[in-house]
Parts: sequence; C-alpha cells; structure tokens
Amino acid sequence: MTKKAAILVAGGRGSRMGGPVAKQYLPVAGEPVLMRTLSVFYHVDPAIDLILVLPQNDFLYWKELCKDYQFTIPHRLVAGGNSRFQSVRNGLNSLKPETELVAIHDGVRPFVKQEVIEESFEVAARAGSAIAVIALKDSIRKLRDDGKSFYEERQYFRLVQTPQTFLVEKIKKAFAVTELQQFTDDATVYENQGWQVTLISGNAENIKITTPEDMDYAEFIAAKQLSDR
Ligand SMILES: Nc1ccn([C@@H]2O[C@H](COP(=O)(O)OP(=O)(O)OP(=O)(O)O)[C@@H](O)[C@H]2O)c(=O)n1
Ligand SMILES: C[C@](O)(CO)[C@H](O)COP(=O)(O)O
Repeated sequence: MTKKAAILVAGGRGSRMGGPVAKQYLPVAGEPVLMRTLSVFYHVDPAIDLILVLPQNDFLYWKELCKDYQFTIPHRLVAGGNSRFQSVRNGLNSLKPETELVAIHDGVRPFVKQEVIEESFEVAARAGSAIAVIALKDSIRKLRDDGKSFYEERQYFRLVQTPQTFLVEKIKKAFAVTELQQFTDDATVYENQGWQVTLISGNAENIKITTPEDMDYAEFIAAKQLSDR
C-alpha cells in the first residue's frame, strides 16, 4: 500500500482577513476551519499521515482549541516559516522516510471534495504531480504597464487551487532551492525543475478563505453541505 501524507499549511497570519483571531481558527457553522479541513483528509483515508503546519507560537492555542472542541483526529504539528514556501518546506522536511506521495493543501480551503483528494493521489502516483484547477466563468483582460488592457482567451487559463499532490522524491528535490518570487504555489516550485505539471479538476466550493466576505460564503457552503447530507 502506497504511503501517503498530507501537509496542511496554516502558518499564515491572515492579514487580509484581519480580526483578532487568525482565519484558520475561526468557526464556520460552529467548527474551526482547520478542523473541517483535517476531517476531509482523514475521511479520505484514516491512515494518511496528517501534518498541520502552524505558527510555532500558536501550538498551545491550537492544542487548547482541540480540547475545547473534543477534536481527536490524529495529526502532527510542524512550525511554519515566514512564507508559504517555507512552511511547505518545513512540512516536507518532517515527512517519514517511507512516505511516497504527499498532498499539499491550504488549511484555509475546508471545502475541498474527498473525490478531488482521491484523484490527486491517483494521478500523482502515475504522473508525478496532480494540481487541482478550475475553469474561469468570467471574461478576462490582460493589463499593460501603459494602462491599456487587452482581450485574452479564457479557455487557455485556469484558476489554481490545492491540493497539489506529488511524488515525495520529486517535490523534496524541487523545494531544495532558493525561494523565488514566482513560487506562489507548489506547482511553480515543481516546474522550476523543468518538469511539466499535470492538472486535474478541482471543485468550485474549494475556496481559499481570504477576506471577510469569504466567511459569509463559507457559512453558506457549510449549511448547504449539511442540508445535502
Ligand atoms: N508563512 C505562511 C504564509 C501562509 N501560509 C498558509 O498558506 C495558505 C494560503 O495563504 P494565504 O491565504 O495568503 O494566508 P495568509 O498568509 O494567512 O493570509 P494573508 O496573505 O492575508 O496574510 C494559508 O493556509 C496560510 O496559512 C503558511 O502556511 N505560512
Ligand atoms: C496556493 C494557492 O492557494 C493556489 O491558488 C495560492 O497561490 C496561495 O496564494 P496566497 O497569496 O498565499 O494566498
């Protein structure tokens, strides 16, 4: 059986969300965002090695939160870094030697579908990588520095989500480089090695909770999930 791990990165401060409590700990329909995300991965496969990357200073707070919510899904804590890239790298460095596949996922994307995670592991096992993306619904304009804007054919673009799942051997090699500005996700780190990434379909509700209005939408999605059960 292939040894799988999932690194859920939640080492950020949520500056665009604002507020006294970082967004990854905020309750959505009564359950903190990170507990929701951990649960989805756990239900895909309870044997997945779950790694949660948090700011080191939040470890105690998180452990207390788990007690308060009686949250018992097993996971390991790893200290985050100053950027998402560094947080992911810390997570990769904590993988057990026998791990063959790793899904890297934003902790603040609690509505990823189990089917997307499952497909990401299947495709990454065959192709080396699997990056969840969705098509655009709106038209797009490309901006130029001179203030002009131009039509672009939206069928050639995709919005990038997580999970981004990889063969461990390859993604660890890819992350053993100096951080570059274009490393806004893990696919860009992988392709920096000259390797082509493989895209899979994500799910529309798999939003990255980023700004306050996302919390309203998150409440809506959580309520819908409950009524669809
Ligand atoms: N040093 C960092 C920065 C970000 N992240 C994580 O990467 C994911 C995507 O980042 P983003 O949505 O930008 O989160 P924040 O950095 O927390 O938000 P902001 O940019 O608004 O401060 C989040 O789960 C975030 O916690 C991380 O693990 N370590
Ligand atoms: C990884 C990511 O969620 C893919 O869309 C995104 O690049 C993270 O960006 P952020 O600026 O760190 O939120």
